[in-house]
Amino acid sequence: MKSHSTSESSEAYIALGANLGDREGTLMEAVHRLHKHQQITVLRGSNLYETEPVGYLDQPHFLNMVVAVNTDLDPHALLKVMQEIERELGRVRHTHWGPRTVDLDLLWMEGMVEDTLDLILPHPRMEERAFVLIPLHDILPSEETSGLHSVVKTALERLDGKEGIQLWRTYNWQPESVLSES
Ligand SMILES: Nc1ncnc2c1ncn2[C@@H]1O[C@H](COP(=O)(O)OP(=O)(O)OP(=O)(O)O)[C@@H](O)[C@H]1O
Ligand SMILES: Nc1nc2c(c(=O)[nH]1)N=C(CO)CN2
Repeated sequence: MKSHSTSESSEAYIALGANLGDREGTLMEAVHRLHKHQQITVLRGSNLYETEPVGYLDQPHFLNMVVAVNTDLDPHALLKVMQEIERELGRVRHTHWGPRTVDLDLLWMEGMVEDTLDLILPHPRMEERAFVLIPLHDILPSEETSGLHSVVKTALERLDGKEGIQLWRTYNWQPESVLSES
């Protein structure tokens, strides 16, 4: 049983990206590890998209996805868990915005605004990245509860289009199947 109760917990959105090795396997393992954490429940997972690299162009295509989680961790503690998962999965990265085994970015967390050296929330580059907005849009709740809907909708309208973003695999998060494997 997870220890957190819904009254104290917050919803958060995490973007995942990988462009080295077994990209799909690594993303699935990262989602699995988030969900296995005692204080994190993965609620929803987006489809997987194959995306052209943004920023540093001379690198392989990425697979990108976004998950929604529920957690009673504070944002800094959640980021630490995410960075631990990156390390465990052997993140290799030599170039800023360059290739990596797996990258986890904390996009947004209910009611949280942060501007510290190690954490900025909402994620400062989220609104300009189609590889984040398109999977994020997949898993927004159908009703606007938080303001995130309008941020994502406005940002998607501002984008030039969905070039460079291809649906790679439809994905339906099944927590039971993950739990029964562990
Ligand atoms: N919302 C956030 N999510 C993840 N990391 C963040 C966030 N805000 C600040 N950081 C800090 O950013 C630092 C660099 O992160 P990282 O190496 O993943 O950057 P990057 O993936 O190369 O680029 P980008 O930040 O543009 O995605 C991390 O050490 C982390 O402390
Ligand atoms: N398509 C794509 N491009 C990127 C990505 C990413 O996840 N997908 N991550 C980056 C640094 O966070 C830089 N560029």
